[in-house]
Amino acid sequence: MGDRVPRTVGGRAGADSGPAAGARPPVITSDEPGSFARGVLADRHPALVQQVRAAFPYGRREHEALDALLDEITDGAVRPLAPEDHDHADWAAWGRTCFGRSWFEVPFLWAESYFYRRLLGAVGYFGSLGEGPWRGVDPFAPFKRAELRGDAVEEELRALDALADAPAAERATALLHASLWGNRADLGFRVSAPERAAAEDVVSALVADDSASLWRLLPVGGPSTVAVVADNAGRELIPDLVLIDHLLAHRHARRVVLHVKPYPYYVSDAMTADVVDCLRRLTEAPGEAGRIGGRLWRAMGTGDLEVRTHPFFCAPLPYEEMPDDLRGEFAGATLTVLKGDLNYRRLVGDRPWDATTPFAARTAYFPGAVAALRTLKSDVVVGLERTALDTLEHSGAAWRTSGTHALIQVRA
Ligand SMILES: O=P(O)(O)OC[C@@]1(O)O[C@H](CO)[C@@H](O)[C@@H]1O
Repeated sequence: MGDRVPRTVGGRAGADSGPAAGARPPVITSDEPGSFARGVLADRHPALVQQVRAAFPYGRREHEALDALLDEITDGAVRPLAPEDHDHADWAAWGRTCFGRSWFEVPFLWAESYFYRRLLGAVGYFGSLGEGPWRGVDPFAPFKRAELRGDAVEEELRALDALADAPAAERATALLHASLWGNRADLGFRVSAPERAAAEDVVSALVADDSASLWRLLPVGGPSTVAVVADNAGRELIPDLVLIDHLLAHRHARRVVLHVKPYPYYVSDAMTADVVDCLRRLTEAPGEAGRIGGRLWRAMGTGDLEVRTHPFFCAPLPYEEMPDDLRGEFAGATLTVLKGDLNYRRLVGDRPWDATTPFAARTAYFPGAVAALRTLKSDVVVGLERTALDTLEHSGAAWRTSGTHALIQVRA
């Protein structure tokens, strides 16, 4: 995959070199008992292996590979890819400091990313030597499909009818919030924490809200191109697409580029096939949802909406290390909107920052204006006011990881 993805930075995944490394706290690892990161590796990943195994009539070879992966991620040391794997050279560089060590000791973000790569390998997603019956079969597709057909999506689509005649500003705010909170519907998040998923009933709160700056960057009738870096398919991508339709239809953007993953990742992350499934779901719906679907379908045809992908989106690296072609892409956008928790961790760096570190300082390297829309599902957060932080810390709630809180942060 990776001539366009930096390889030379592999060492940094495990070390702390690089520009302005001096003042940075160390990257998060998963070795601290009771930590969020440890729970993901110790509970979520093994549970996911079993869910994927149960979702397909895999053959003996795939079952054996899944058994081996399960052993490795629970008790073993991180093993490299086979030399014949198409992306062996990339991962050899990125994992230089990680192979042979415990999965729990290496950087959390690297371990998660590599786990998904290995899971795909175990179920034959990349085929062997370009062949193989399971090549290209998304192991997470059954979960994504079930969600798209579920009652929650049905209800959310129906709710669009009530919004159709709302004043533009009210509609804009509602759709921005729908896209933001759609990020809570993350299937990976539900694998080992159904009680957290039930937190949907909990009163939710924004810990930072720069939405006024976001709209200021996109005046009606301007020549804006908006890049949206998608996160999850289904219940998140549908409101993302509805928001994109609003940006185009109300002339906040002349063009939108939607960036998706090149292969299945973090369970429910969106790929091109998921965009197509969501567009179909919209176009087949009655009322306003169907009209939105029709407009988006046509926008794809005219180029007003374009879907793109890049290998970097599945690389275990922070955005600070993005390759030049992607940097150029984002530099050409009026605003880049990064959806979700993982994109946030990659944007600000997967480190236990002081939460009052300014968002603008952490994202100063980003080529152009950037907005993060994210529900909080991991420990990393920056850009909070001291008083807000103190209130959250004193609340006793798991506000950083439970998905009950969210943020809209913008660096113009
Ligand atoms: O990027 P997303 O879909 O919002 O969240 C990804 C996520 O579920 O995965 C990680 C744990 O596996 C956490 O960072 C986060 O909770």
